[in-house]
Parts: sequence; structure tokens; C-alpha cells
Amino acid sequence: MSTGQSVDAVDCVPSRRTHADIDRAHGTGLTATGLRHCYGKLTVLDLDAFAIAPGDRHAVIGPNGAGKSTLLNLLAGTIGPTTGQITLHAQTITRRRSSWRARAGIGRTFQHPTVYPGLTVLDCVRIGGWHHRHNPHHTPHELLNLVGLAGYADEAAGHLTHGHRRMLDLAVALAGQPRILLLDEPAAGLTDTETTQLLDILTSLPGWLAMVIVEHDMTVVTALADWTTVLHHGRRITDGPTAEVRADPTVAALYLGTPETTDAAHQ
Ligand SMILES: Nc1ncnc2c1ncn2[C@@H]1O[C@H](COP(=O)(O)OP(=O)(O)OP(=O)(O)O)[C@@H](O)[C@H]1O
Repeated sequence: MSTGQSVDAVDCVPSRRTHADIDRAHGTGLTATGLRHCYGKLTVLDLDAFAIAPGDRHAVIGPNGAGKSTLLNLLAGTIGPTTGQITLHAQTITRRRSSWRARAGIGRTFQHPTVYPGLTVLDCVRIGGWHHRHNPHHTPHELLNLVGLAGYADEAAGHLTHGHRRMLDLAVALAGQPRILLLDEPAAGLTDTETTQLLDILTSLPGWLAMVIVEHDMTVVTALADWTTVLHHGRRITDGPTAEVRADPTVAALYLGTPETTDAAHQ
């Protein structure tokens, strides 16, 4: 998070998503229209439309303070929009709480994962799936195995390293059986080995699971996302297939650095 900036100087360009993409999301996915979030007089997000259909792998990138976490928080219901409407499966959920949205299939991980330090790793995952405890897709042990924490099940969560906390955060989110997974900088602070492990896990997840990935590491974005939206000062400055966005010289120069320097900065 960085210091606030007004969005007034930046024009929001229309999304390049097709009508078919938007229609798919309206019927079976997550959509936001006219989404605006303000802190007092400061507008930090102003998006005409944002749509996630089943199976979409959608990255949101942009410099610090661009509004990326704000967008995830609005979709997850952690905060409410100043104006705008959010729908899930064509049902308006704008004022639904985050717990309701989690039960409805919107899962998330956090930019700064917090754990219950006194609980065991296994119990943290059990809590993540509390509303599915009678028919989990995956048992807590299976999820710990998936994220490489099988050997830590009985450890206190507070004793985990940063990388392991990130993996636990992911297991907790998956325990809620999301159909849309919001990932807030999942690779931040991970070693190269951990980042590779994270990519292996995320790419192994079922194709119907939609993901919105906020991430600064373009290696991760390129590996995971087929579509990328670039935010700046709370507005969309472009979107498109990830390879095209990454090759866009304006995006590269203004927001990412050259691909080479960006990759180097995150290795
Ligand atoms: N509680 C708050 N009160 C006032 N301003 C806030 C608050 N939370 C966030 N902001 C401001 O909103 C803007 C968007 O913040 P946000 O965290 O969404 O950006 P971001 O793109 O996720 O940045 P980063 O990459 O640094 O995490 C920033 O200017 C930030 O300072």
C-alpha cells in the first residue's frame, strides 16, 4: 500500500473483453459494473466494468497504489464500494459480507497472510473449510499435502516461515472450495524454489476454477494468467491477452520496467 493519489489524471479505457466473455461472466461468473471506491474525497478505484467467467485466469497489475488490492477487497466483500454493483451468477451481491461470499464460492488469499499463531496448521485448514465440513472436495490433510505442508500438520501456525505461511494461506482458501479464487500477491517474499512450487500448485488446480491474480512478479503473471488488466491510479489503462500486454511498450516502460529488469528485480 502506498500514499494516496487522485485518479483524475488517468483515463479509464474500455475493456477489450468480448461481449461473449462478459455474457459468460454475467450468467455464471463474477461481474462488477461502475465500481468506485473512495476514502473521503480521494477516489482510489474507478472501473467501468470487470468480469470473471468460470476458468478465467486474470491478472491485475500496476504500480504501487494502483488500486489492485482495493479491487480484490471489493470483490471479496472485505470492503464495500462507494458506488457500483457486483453480481455473482447474475445475483446482486454488492452488500453481501465476505463470509457470505466465501460460502458462495469466492475464496481469497491475502497480501499479508495472517495465521492464528496458537492453532496447528491442520486446524487452520479445518477452519478454512468449516462450511463444507460434511462434504469436502479435499480433506485438510490432502490440502496440506498439495501445498507441501504435510509434515507440518501438528506444528503451531505461528512457527511457520513466511513462505510456509503463504502456502498455508492458500490451503485455507482452497478448503473453502472456491469457484473463484482471488490471489493477492501470492509470490511476494517467496524464494525462487517456493515460487516454482507455488506455480506448480496453482497450475495443477482444476480448469473450472477462476483466478484473479494481483502480482508484481511478471514471471508468475505470464505463467498463470491468460488475460491481464493494467491499473494505474485506480483506472484501467489497458487490458488484453497477457503476452500482448507484456509486450506493450507503454506498459513496459511506465509500469513494469523492461521485462528483463522486472524479472531480474523479482528473482
Ligand atoms: N484505509 C485507507 N485509507 C486511505 N487510503 C487508502 C486506504 N487503503 C488504501 N488506500 C489508498 O488506496 C490506494 C490504492 O491502494 P491499494 O492497496 O489498492 O493499491 P495496490 O495497487 O494494491 O498497491 P500495492 O501494490 O502497493 O499493494 C493507495 O493510494 C492507498 O494509499
